[in-house]
Amino acid sequence: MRSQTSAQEPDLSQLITVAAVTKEYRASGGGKFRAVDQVSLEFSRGEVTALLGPNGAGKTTLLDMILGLNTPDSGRISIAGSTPRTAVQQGRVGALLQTGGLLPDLSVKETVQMVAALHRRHAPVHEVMETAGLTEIANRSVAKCSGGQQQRLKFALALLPQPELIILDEPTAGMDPTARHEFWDRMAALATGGTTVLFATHYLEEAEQFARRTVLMHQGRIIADGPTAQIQRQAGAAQIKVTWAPSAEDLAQLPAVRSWEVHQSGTGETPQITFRTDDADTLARHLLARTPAHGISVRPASLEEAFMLLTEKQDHSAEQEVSA
Ligand SMILES: Nc1ncnc2c1ncn2[C@@H]1O[C@H](COP(=O)(O)OP(=O)(O)OP(=O)(O)O)[C@@H](O)[C@H]1O
Repeated sequence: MRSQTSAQEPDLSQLITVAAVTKEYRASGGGKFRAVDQVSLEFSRGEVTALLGPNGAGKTTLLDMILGLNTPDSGRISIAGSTPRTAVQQGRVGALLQTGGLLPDLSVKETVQMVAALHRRHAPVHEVMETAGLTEIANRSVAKCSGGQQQRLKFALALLPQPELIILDEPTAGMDPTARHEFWDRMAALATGGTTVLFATHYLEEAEQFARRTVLMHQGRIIADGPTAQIQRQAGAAQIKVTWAPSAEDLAQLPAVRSWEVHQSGTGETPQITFRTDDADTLARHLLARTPAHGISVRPASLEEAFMLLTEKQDHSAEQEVSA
């Protein structure tokens, strides 16, 4: 995991440095709730990173702090050696956020022109409209745009300052699969041109297809960070289903099993067993070669299961650290 835990001089080879950042909110019961917990991350120039995590993981809170919209309670964030606010004012950062409305009565083009007028320097309006795929709907009123078209419009606004860093919070929300695909094609072209991209998503597929690096967040903490393919292997949880009636001794000898569930369909029938494993290859090989188990099927874990597995590992190692 790339991390930095001590306060140091800014490292200018890194575009973004997040050092031991914590953010708490007031909980409804009166206490405090830690939405981001001691997060340390560094992002290099030109890197494309997916910030992946379930609802409430703290992704938006972290992105908002990187954008200077929210201030950490402790820790430090810098963008190219400046504070987030300064970097945003300098036009180094563009953002497409979940929040932030558009004016419904303006047309698509009028919206881009209006926001362009707010920037001291900006990309040509027709260019960002083309990049965001808005040329065809330039005269449509914002009120008549679909959710996906509005996202594209917000994307165009984010591109106006010609930022070196672009931050996207669930950018494809409300888009159908075709629009999603087109959106990522456009983003890939930007990244190829050297723009640093950091995006939050719930979708493992988006991380897999687009980001070289994935940061997995859960309950305010970073639980995995690395090349996306490696994270997937690390989260390589799977379920293996077989028909088999093992003895307790058979079960004790199985490798890489985390848990199992027996499904007895009828009296006298061989039961079906579902195993949860984090090494499906090893377990499947053992079941086929050394046991009479048959009718084997392997299903990759859902994203939630992968999260659970990684979280359990994290909790387990934390417990070991405490007891050591
Ligand atoms: N202004 C706020 N006041 C109180 N609690 C908040 C506030 N903003 C966020 N939270 C809480 O902090 C936690 C993290 O929220 P955050 O929006 O950062 O997560 P997220 O990973 O972006 O979730 P989602 O994927 O649903 O957008 C959640 O439990 C949320 O309810």
